[in-house]
Amino acid sequence: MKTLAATEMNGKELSQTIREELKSEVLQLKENGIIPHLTVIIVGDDPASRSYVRGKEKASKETGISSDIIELPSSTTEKNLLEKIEELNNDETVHGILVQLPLPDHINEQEVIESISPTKDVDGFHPINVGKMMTGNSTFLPCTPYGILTMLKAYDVSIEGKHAVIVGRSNIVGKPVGQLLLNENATVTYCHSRTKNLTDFTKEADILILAMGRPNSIHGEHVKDGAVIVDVGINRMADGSLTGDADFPSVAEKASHITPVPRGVGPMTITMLLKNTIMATKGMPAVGK
Ligand SMILES: Nc1nc(=O)c2c([nH]1)NC[C@@H]1CN(c3ccc(C(=O)N[C@@H](CCC(=O)O)C(=O)O)cc3)C=[N+]21
Repeated sequence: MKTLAATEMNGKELSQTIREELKSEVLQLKENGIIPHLTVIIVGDDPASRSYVRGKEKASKETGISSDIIELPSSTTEKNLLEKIEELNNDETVHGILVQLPLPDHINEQEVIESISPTKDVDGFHPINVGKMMTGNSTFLPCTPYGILTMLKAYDVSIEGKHAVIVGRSNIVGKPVGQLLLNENATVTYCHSRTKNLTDFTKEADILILAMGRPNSIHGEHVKDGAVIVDVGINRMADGSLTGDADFPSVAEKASHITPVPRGVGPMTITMLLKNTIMATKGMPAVGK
């Protein structure tokens, strides 16, 4: 039997360690009479979205963060949603606001993101916070990219000078994770659905970030020996199981490090949301500074 060459980067375990630290930060805040509070808004009844939102609520509770979920019907108008957000922006007891994406087609997602106060934008999606991230200034970092960076650092993966190849260019994962790796002095290549000869690029990656949402599509023969593989794909299969964008067994034989799905990037995303919520409670970062 072949042994697994790669170190598995276990986001679930690492999350437990970080969440213990966050718990004590929350306790300190509570000793000073401050209760961190996250409000999550979900529009419509997509089962996957509902399940993610429940995960966020459970994790908040376990960390001592108070949270509530505002459930709006899919028929909610954009105006209605914007009014709700305005209320939360003005509510001093609410420190973090997260609007679960995707939103129904009749609602302009960008308008909604821009209506959230940048000081409560724990997703890090507001253009002010995106801009600060781009210029390398301190801000709320988007949770999935921040989780990936935290995981790489925890497992002592060196980033400086490495060739990071990102497959997928969404605003919430691909683009920002490339930017964060660039900020850490990686050389970054973005690939996407129009990239020609994709595997010519994946084979060159020292750090390969898979965020295209195509189950088991990258195989061992498509990656370099010793590469670090971060699998952001969360693909629900017909039998109900979750699988990543990498064909785990064949990729793990060549990689030096790899994240599993589930228990890899997913739990880290939630952990960073908790961290951002605590940061929002502490009143950092100052906007415009
Ligand atoms: N405004 C907004 N912010 C988000 O951060 C956001 C969003 N919208 N929309 C949807 C995506 C998806 N997402 C996940 C978070 C955790 C897991 C996670 O914990 N997954 C577990 C498995 C969970 C299961 O079994 O279903 C794991 O990978 O081990 C997955 C997916 C956050 N998102």
